Amino acid sequence: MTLELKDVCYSFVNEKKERNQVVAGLNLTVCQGEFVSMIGKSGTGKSTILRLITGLLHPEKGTISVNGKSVELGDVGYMPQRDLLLPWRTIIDNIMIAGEVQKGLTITKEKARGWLDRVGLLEYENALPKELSGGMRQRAAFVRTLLTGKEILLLDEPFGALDALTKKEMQTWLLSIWQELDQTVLFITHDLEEAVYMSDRIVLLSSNRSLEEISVDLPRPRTKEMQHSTELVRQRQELEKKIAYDYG
Ligand SMILES: Nc1ncnc2c1ncn2[C@@H]1O[C@H](COP(=O)(O)OP(=O)(O)OP(=O)(O)O)[C@@H](O)[C@H]1O
Repeated sequence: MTLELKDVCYSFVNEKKERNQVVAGLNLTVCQGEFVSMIGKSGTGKSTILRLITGLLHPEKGTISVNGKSVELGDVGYMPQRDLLLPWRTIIDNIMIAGEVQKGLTITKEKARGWLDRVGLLEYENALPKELSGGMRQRAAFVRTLLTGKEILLLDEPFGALDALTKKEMQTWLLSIWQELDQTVLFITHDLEEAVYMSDRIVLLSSNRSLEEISVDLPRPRTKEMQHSTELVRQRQELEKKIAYDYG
């Protein structure tokens, strides 16, 4: 599935009717099976772009399409910044929720348990979210997004709140699943090393609403060792220099 944004514009309007143009003439294509990261300082519109793609917000101009068809609410899988697991539901009931709300989607308990097993959470199937660590909750939230069965996944800083070590484990884990399922991923992060390690391409958003695309020059599959490679560090430094203008 290929995701295409053409000349997309979006503004928020406050109570005083002042417009804040957050997205201005955005053009972006994410091809089938590609892993693309969006980076940029806070407020450059990354989360807004994801919400436009989900159909939760509507562009005031331009088009957003999946395989050439205008995108509609429910067409893509979306994992927001906070895990948003329902606190009163067990982990298994949380991850099976798409089967209750999505027309025509059946998620068997067997399938859900199989995924919990794969992410090391099977023994927590009947636990409540509060009984899990941050990393475990993120894994559960990710499985819930996967079980929606969507081929395009939008992930908004999924590892932002995790400690460095857990984060690195989760990165390798996500890459292995992405490789296996051949999904199209648009990923937001503030972590430049993470962006290089995970992505085929990085989209850098600037405060002036312009966009620069950078190809990542690391072979696939990415290995754990690459997380510390000189090549990764070199590419991270190049990115840092590029965004220094916007941060400076
Ligand atoms: N619901 C809203 N109402 C009004 N303004 C909003 C709303 N959501 C976002 N904004 C504004 O839109 C701009 C972009 O916000 P957005 O959350 O998309 O940025 P971001 O790049 O994802 O930031 P961060 O990296 O901090 O998550 C900001 O100026 C923000 O204040």
